[in-house]
Amino acid sequence: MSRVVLVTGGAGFIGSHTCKRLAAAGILPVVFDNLSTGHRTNVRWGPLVEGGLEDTGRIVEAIQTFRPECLIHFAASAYVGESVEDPGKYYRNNVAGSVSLLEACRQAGLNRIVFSSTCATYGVPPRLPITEDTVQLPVNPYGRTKLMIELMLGDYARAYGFRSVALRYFNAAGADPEGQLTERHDPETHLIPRALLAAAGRVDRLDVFGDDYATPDGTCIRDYIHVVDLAEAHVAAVDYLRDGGDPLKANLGSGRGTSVRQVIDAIHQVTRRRVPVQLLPRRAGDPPVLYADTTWARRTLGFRPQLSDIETIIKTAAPGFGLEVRS
Ligand SMILES: O=c1ccn([C@@H]2O[C@H](COP(=O)(O)OP(=O)(O)O[C@H]3OC[C@@H](O)[C@H](O)[C@H]3O)[C@@H](O)[C@H]2O)c(=O)[nH]1
Repeated sequence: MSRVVLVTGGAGFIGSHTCKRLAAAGILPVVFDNLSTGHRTNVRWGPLVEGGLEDTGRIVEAIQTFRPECLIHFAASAYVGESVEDPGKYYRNNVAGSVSLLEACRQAGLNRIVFSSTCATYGVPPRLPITEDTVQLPVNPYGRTKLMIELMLGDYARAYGFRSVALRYFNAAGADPEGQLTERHDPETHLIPRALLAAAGRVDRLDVFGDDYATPDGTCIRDYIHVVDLAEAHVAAVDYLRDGGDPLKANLGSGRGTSVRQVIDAIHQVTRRRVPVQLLPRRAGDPPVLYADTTWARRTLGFRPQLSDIETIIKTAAPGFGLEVRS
């Protein structure tokens, strides 16, 4: 393979799925990961360089050895709740870590970057669906750190000629349909894996955070996007930068909203297992409804989600939790 991409956080959930798609597109993914939350067994499509974002020497050496055309930067702390309790960890790992990484890239002459951003940078949006020009007012430290890195990339573009694509993911879910990769977070806090754990009897029940929202069934609405559709968008972003594309910010979602209750119902449909639930009060900081307008990603990256209907998301995720797919 003559094309190479350096992938920080390539041992994690979205990073590893992206490495698989990069390899399928003929691009060698070189993973740079400190394995603090990622898994060594997720690194299957290229070499692993073990290190942290602050290990400037190791990053420079990896760039000089492998000569990547682009960096994809996933490595980050990514729990909203933890970011409220321990913001220092988030500013250190995400913001300071990214400054260090960008400086290493500058030193080694790598200036194309695809960055893992998030819909959490929008906070509670004033209108729906969310377009890229929606005001970014994050409501938690996690979202603020991601917004700061987006802003940093803009400054690095102006001053040093960096070219970047910031991909703002909505709710990543699902798993590799071929079963080579699964979602493995510890602790697991996200809705779909928590609900599947409950359906499989591995946790007692799913806590549902509020059913008194102003939505049709009272539960929160989110835009679930299949991790393989996200992975394809990263490959498209690498090509976009290779072809001279201008700096870009793009939403990646399905463009559809699904409520917590609809997720629970879909799990029952697909697995014939009931999700035992316990109704709790609202979780602090949860916006009632979030879903993306993805027109811009379509136009610039040719983004066309193929697997992001809720049944397919659950069908691909369920086996990783020991559940059979029955419909
Ligand atoms: O156990 C749970 C978990 C989640 N939920 C609800 O399910 C919905 C989705 O919650 P998740 O925790 O899966 O995800 P969030 O919508 O909070 O997204 C967050 O986490 C993933 C990040 O990448 C996003 O950027 C961030 O905003 C919310 O409405 C939440 O209240 C439950 O009812 N019970």
